[in-house]
Amino acid sequence: MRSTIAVDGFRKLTAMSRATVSQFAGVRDLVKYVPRRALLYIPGSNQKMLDKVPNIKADCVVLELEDGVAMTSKHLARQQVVKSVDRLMTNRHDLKCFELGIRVNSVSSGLIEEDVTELSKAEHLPNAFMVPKVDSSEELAAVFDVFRRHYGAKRVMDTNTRLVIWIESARGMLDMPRILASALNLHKNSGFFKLDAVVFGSDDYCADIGAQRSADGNELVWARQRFVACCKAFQLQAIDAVFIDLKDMGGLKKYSEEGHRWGFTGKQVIHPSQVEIVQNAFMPTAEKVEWATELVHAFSQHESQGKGAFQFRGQMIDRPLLLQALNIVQMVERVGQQS
Ligand SMILES: CC(C)(COP(=O)(O)OP(=O)(O)OC[C@H]1O[C@@H](n2cnc3c(N)ncnc32)[C@H](O)[C@@H]1OP(=O)(O)O)[C@@H](O)C(=O)NCCC(=O)NCCSC(=O)C[C@H](O)C(=O)O
Ligand SMILES: [Mg+2]
Repeated sequence: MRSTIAVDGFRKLTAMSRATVSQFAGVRDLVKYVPRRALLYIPGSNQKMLDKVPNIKADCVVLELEDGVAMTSKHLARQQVVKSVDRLMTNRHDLKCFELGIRVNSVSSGLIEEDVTELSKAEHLPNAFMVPKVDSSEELAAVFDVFRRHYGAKRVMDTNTRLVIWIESARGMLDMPRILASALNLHKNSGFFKLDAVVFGSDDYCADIGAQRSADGNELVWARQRFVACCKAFQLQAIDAVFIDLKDMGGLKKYSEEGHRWGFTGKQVIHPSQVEIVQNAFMPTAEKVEWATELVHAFSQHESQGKGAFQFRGQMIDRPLLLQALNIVQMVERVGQQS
């Protein structure tokens, strides 16, 4: 299996690299790197699915209050999610995922206030709060405000809760640089909710621009490529479109591998059967892991001799290549520790 090869490859090289990589902790926050190859939704209204969470091996599990929950079940979903987050976070070391998040409803839905009122009654916070349909920086300010009012800044700050947002409209897509910059500034000023990843809400985006989903996915090419560029400009993880055809595993693999090649860090999944295919697609190959580990080592040696650029396996290497290599090493290190 592709991922196993990559992890094994990494393990052989890890002793040499770990000390070397840690020298670059200032370049990337190595401690907090969260793999999000597969981000799985669990509708909060479905208790049977919520009960499966402890054994789910998706990198990121999203307890869903938004579009996966019918309008008539919002109240039930909030109550079940409150109980689940307490149960799951009490035994967080038994969880198989790297991140447990809760996706609330959007600011524009008018439901977020009630969501956060209920969620703040839980004793525990999730690892991340997740906010869909962010269309403007003003909406983000409203998100910080509602959480600050119900939780108190100290409570959110003390738990180091992360923020993940969804871009799902033409307006959001065009304003992405401003939205992402203001999320990072809001964190700087408030001390809580560090934005860590951005998710492309492709189905809502298609609805917003009036596009129809097709088998070749051409209608999303521009948006997906712009999305990745904007995320990466702010050093944020980019999570690719959901693949809704549950029976088409070949198609899922193809789009996952394409997303990985295009720079996405992971993909949304809606069913447990999609998790492993997506995780494998977003895992670097053994050759890539070896390249990254040796590059990081070589960079360290050259930097200590005062050289910022140098030749490595016939390629010119400088800082951007170091960052790419660190992405790979951090991802495999976390996945290797978990497996
Ligand atoms: C799509 C589903 C409704 C299908 O559910 P179901 O009909 O029950 O499927 P199966 O019979 O194949 O299920 C087999 C077993 O697996 C469990 N299961 C299924 N899905 C999940 C899940 N997501 N989490 C946990 N467990 C799951 C079933 O319970 C069965 O268990 P058992 O009976 O014990 O064998 C369902 O998969 C589902 O609801 N998925 C999530 C849907 C959702 O949340 N959608 C909203 C998010 S997507 C989105 O918003 C994208 C973005 O914002 C955009 O705009 O693009
Ligand atoms: Mg959506």
